Amino acid sequence: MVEVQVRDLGWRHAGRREWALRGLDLTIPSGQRVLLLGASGSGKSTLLRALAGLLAADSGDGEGEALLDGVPVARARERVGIVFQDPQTQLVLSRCGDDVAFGLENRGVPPERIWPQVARALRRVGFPYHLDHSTAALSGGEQQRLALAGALATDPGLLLLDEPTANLDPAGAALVRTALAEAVRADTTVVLVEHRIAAALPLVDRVVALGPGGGLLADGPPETVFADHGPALAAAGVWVPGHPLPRLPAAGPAGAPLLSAEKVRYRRHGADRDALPAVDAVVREGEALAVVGPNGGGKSTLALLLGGLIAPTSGVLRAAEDLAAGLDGPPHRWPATGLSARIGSVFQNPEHQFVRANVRDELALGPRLAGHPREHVDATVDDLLDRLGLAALAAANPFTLSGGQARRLSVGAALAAAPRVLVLDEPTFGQDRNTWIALVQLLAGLRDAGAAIVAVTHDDELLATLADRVMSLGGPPTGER
Ligand SMILES: Nc1ncnc2c1ncn2[C@@H]1O[C@H](COP(=O)(O)OP(=O)(O)OP(=O)(O)O)[C@@H](O)[C@H]1O
Ligand SMILES: Nc1ncnc2c1ncn2[C@@H]1O[C@H](COP(=O)(O)OP(=O)(O)OP(=O)(O)O)[C@@H](O)[C@H]1O
Repeated sequence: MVEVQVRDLGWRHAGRREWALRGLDLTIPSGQRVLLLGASGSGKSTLLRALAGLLAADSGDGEGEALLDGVPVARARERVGIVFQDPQTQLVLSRCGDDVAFGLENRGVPPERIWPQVARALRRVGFPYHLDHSTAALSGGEQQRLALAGALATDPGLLLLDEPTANLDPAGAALVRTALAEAVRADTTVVLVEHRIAAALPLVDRVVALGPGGGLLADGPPETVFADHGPALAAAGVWVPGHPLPRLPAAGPAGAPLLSAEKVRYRRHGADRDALPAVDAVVREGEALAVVGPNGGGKSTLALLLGGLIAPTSGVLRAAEDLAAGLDGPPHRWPATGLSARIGSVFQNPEHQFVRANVRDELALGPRLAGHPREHVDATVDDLLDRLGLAALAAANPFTLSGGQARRLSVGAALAAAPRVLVLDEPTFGQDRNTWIALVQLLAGLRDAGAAIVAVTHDDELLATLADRVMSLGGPPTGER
């Protein structure tokens, strides 16, 4: 039971000229379920952090107030459960069970009630491992399930979910929806951020959309908000139901193989099972290959192998002679500059690959290292800033970007050096409709110019729009608990 009151709320992150939120007024009655929409960078995550009392005074300028049942949020934090857009940032303890128990211990729940509640929360999200399993040994989707279990376990009065299904396989996404529909108490107030709204709409009573400038663009029941504000929402980048995506021209026939994996298998040192069981894969010129499958199935591991970033435990990965062009051995033996000029990689977690202090330098790094002339580097970077909607953020620190902005930067940085192979782990994560279209058109253009694209994805629209071939990896381990 929590009523949320937001009064004239404003927030400007330190180092930014623009306000992420400004003049926001919003009352959410106790038990209401709100779907929070808005373009990438419109302030959705900032608002969730404000409601969780997590915007520290020294990290920006604030205006107005946010109250939970009349109490300033900073004094009501124990009533809030939050799942961040990047769940890795909220897993704090080394064992999965302890991590879920942490919030209960903080709230003074008696020990005899803690472990049954932990076990129930883990079951609700379909978590496949034992309580002792290491939090450092989880795939992205497994991390997301664990973070959600941590939030559900405390039975919060206000539940804040930032794209909780974006990294989940369809079974995991369905479990989350069931948890919202059935397992969360009827009087729990919920604010849910999702870009893909079709599956979320039946779960919510109200839709609130943030607009440019940090205020409200639309607010109302799901049945009327799209009818009343459809064109304005679509123009702002919201995925409005029934607005078809532009069709891409059909791809030409695939060309010669650039990478061939034969029975590549990967097992971490000391692990008792393979992260990737032996698989064959061929990556061809002018073709977009999508890699799909359940959480923990080995997709990110395959991406790291194809990207030459780890060596297979057994099996071989061969590069075509003209791709290797003067470099010896398999890709994981190539020097870093030679590798990134030939095979560009985007990790599941974009922060893991940022190495420069601002967005412009991050985009310029690859083409500079590849020895491209300065004018060419500048022109490439300007074009990417523009196409990826990052021009206004050219001087920003990559680590301060919103989830969707960071994802676009990581894709831009990987393709700036014009590699012939691009291996992308969840390239469309966190994108609004407009930025999604820009990103997919950019990738399709590269594919049509002869590049090979490998995309690990849970995004059905990406499969339907870009994939020329689909590779499905098997299931994660089950039955450990
Ligand atoms: N720590 C930070 N420091 C500086 N600026 C920030 C910080 N966090 C977010 N911003 C900026 O504030 C704005 C709003 O970001 P926020 O993460 O709230 O957007 P969002 O709507 O959740 O976006 P997305 O859909 O891409 O995740 C963006 O322009 C972002 O770059
Ligand atoms: N750092 C790690 N240490 C140990 N095991 C790991 C690590 N990262 C992943 N794993 C395990 O390796 C297996 C494959 O993980 P991977 O990340 O490749 O799966 P995925 O198909 O990409 O999953 P998701 O869809 O959830 O991102 C999983 O069982 C996972 O738990």
